[in-house]
Amino acid sequence: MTMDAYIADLPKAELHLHIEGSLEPELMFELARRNRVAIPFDTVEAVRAAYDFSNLQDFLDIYYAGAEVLRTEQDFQDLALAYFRRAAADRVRHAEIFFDPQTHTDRGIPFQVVIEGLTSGMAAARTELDVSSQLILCFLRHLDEDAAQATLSAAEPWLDRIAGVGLDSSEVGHPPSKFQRVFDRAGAMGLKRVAHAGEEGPPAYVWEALDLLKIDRMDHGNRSMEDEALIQRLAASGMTLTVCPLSNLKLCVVDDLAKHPVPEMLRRGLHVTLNSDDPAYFGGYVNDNYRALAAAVGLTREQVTQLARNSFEGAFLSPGEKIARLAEIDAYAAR
Ligand SMILES: Nc1ncnc2[nH]cnc12
Ligand SMILES: [Zn+2]
Repeated sequence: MTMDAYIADLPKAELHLHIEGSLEPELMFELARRNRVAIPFDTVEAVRAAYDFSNLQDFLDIYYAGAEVLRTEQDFQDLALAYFRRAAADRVRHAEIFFDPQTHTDRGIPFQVVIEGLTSGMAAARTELDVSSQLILCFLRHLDEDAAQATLSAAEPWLDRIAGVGLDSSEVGHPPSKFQRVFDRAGAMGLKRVAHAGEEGPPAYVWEALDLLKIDRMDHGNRSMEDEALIQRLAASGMTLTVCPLSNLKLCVVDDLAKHPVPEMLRRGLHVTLNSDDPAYFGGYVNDNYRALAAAVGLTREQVTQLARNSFEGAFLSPGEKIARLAEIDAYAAR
């Protein structure tokens, strides 16, 4: 069996996926028509041609503009279900999806509309596709601490539908320390904590995410590899890293996939997982990330299997659910 064929049906979890980043141009046009929202493009091809980024901020500007078409509960449900259908085709068995409530509430869409729509899509994924999922509420780090606190308060009536909080958007200039108090509060509410760190920001931001935000999992973490003590800390603590190879390439975090840090991370004993981040914008879903990285750096079948195992080990699943999903991998690898 070829590596691509092996990856295609390998059971896996996706742990770093921004649901707004799964908005394909076709659905963007459909929602624009349905909601009578003007978009600054004439064709789906023109949208895709605009997805040429030289850094994170370049991408974020166009990504927040794209989210303008999302207005109703039905829109959020359609968005989520479209992602889960595509993920199920990549043999994703479980997904932990980020959403950015401030992107929507700041333009007048009630928190309730967003969460009801997304959780309807998640319920349909469970019954129609046998894909389980959880929701992670991300604070936009370019906004201030008070706005994050208000967002956490808005989420309080729906805490039973939210597994954790995260931190995303423009990293440099917005260190984790800015959000220490709101992460403390989220922890006291029983929520898991994750944060984007070391995507563009320095290793000092990764230390802050660990020591000040007390994260349970780290998103990206690429620049941790510049700091030997940090590598040792991450390895010794068994921290899961949700790494996104095609995102890193599109946002110029790496200039060549062949130089991606995943092989070195694995060699150093880090618990790496592969994920798509914003698949509609970066040209690939999770299996595209596995395939592209495997081809570029020459991953072995054992390494690919390890990456999939790490995705279930690092998920916010119960021990019983992890055992069941890991057994699916073992059965698949032994065929
Ligand atoms: N890769 C990323 N980094 C930071 N914020 C994001 N929001 C969506 N994708 C992101
Ligand atoms: Zn991300």
